[in-house]
Amino acid sequence: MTGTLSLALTEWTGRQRNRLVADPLPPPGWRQRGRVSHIGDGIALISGLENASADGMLILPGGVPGLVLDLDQDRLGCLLLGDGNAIKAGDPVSVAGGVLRVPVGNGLLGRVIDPMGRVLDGGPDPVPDRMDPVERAAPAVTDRGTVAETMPTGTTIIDALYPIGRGQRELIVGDRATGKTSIAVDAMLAQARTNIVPIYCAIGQRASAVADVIISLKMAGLMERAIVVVAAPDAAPGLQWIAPFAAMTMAEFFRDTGRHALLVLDDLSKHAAMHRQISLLLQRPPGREAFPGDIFHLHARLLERSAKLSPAAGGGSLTCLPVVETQAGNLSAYIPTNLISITDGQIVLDARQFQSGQRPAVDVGRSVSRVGARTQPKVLRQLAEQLKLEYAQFLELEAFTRFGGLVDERTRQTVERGRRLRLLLAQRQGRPRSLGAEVALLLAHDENLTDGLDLTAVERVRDAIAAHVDGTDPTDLEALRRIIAKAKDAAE
Ligand SMILES: Nc1ncnc2c1ncn2[C@@H]1O[C@H](COP(=O)(O)OP(=O)(O)OP(=O)(O)O)[C@@H](O)[C@H]1O
Repeated sequence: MTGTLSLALTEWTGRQRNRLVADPLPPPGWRQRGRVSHIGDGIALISGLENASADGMLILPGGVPGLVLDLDQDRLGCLLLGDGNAIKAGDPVSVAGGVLRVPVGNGLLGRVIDPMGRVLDGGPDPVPDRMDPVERAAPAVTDRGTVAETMPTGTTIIDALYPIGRGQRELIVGDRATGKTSIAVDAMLAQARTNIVPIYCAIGQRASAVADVIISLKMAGLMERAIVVVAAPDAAPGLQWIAPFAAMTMAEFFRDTGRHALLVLDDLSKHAAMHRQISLLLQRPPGREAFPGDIFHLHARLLERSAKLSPAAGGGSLTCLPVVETQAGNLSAYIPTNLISITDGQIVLDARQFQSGQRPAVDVGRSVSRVGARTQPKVLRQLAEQLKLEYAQFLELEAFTRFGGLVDERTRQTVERGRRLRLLLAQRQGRPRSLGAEVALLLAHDENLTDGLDLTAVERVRDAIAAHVDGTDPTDLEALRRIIAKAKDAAE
């Protein structure tokens, strides 16, 4: 382990300090060294160690760090945070003391690292500002401020219907390959226009998928002020387990220094599965869907750390977009329901819409943003006010008219207008829109400016508007109308 990456094992958390103060000193003769009694699957069971504490650090042969997860009377359960292949039963183990810490600071910007802060991009070791504990308490209620500033995602349907504020936790949920990562990555790319630091945490994701995210960040010129934390599927289970906590600690540095961070956790289903695997290996009793009972608490205490701080506490913010995968659209499975109840809203992606080519495939009926509405820019709010209802009515009517038969003129017009709206809201991945472009598209819909165009021409107008608006003042509706008219002339 290099200097910058080594664990800072000398300090104690408040919890351990309290324990130390509350407990009598260990009697003389307590054994400082134990032995590995069982090892495998990233877990070690240790016997004979008497002075270890929960969440404390151990050192195993070869300098492999271990995190104590279980304290039993006659054994400890420890998670390996490195390669344990060379370790065997009977090997000695010692208490390192302190808790697990990871590097944080500006030196991490622009880097691809593992959850312990070890470089994965071939560059020199990052120079951190300090080492912070992976497990930290969420900000106290008195230190929290109101979520009052917008955090644009660049995805029009989200910014219009489910606006997200700085400090909010918004879940992205959907079946496999329904565009979850694309929405989260676009939200990071949209920060090219803000001062928010994007942090992407990949948990058990394919290397090619992570490479795509890094390329997108580089192409948007954002990589030098972003951090990518990767726990690969073949990394030690312990690294995948600590990944979201480590990334949260790295993001908190920006929140606590009065700045703003956006953390994407991709994804917590894989993290939950890893927690289940580790818990079963540690012989903890399984509960619903074989997950241990503490999974809710684990994710709640993680996501509670995402917050907007009060001006007195520096005014920084940490917005979090956790991603979770569903099976067959089942939102009531254990992990998705848990996360839905922990977060401040969810963007639900619909597999059927995605397959029919409607992208992003946001399910308008089941998505919600509970705290972001008040942060929505006024100009967008005015145009989006009736949009959700109108879109939902259109989807219902469209399904009805699909069966054929006669429809009255008013229904026909509603369906026609809805089809245009759907096209205006459609968006290719990797092209987050500016606020001006989003306002222009909603304005075009609101004032029926695409009437008379066939649907393919509407798509051309949409792309021309999005391309030409950048930089235009979003509140200058006259200027936006002129751009729309030009785009329309070109499309005809
Ligand atoms: N708006 C979009 N326009 C066009 N293609 C898209 C869009 N969003 C996603 N895709 C494509 O759909 C595929 C799946 O997208 P993505 O990886 O974001 O989904 P996911 O739900 O995160 O997948 P997984 O469950 O595998 O993590 C990718 O090939 C991506 O390029």
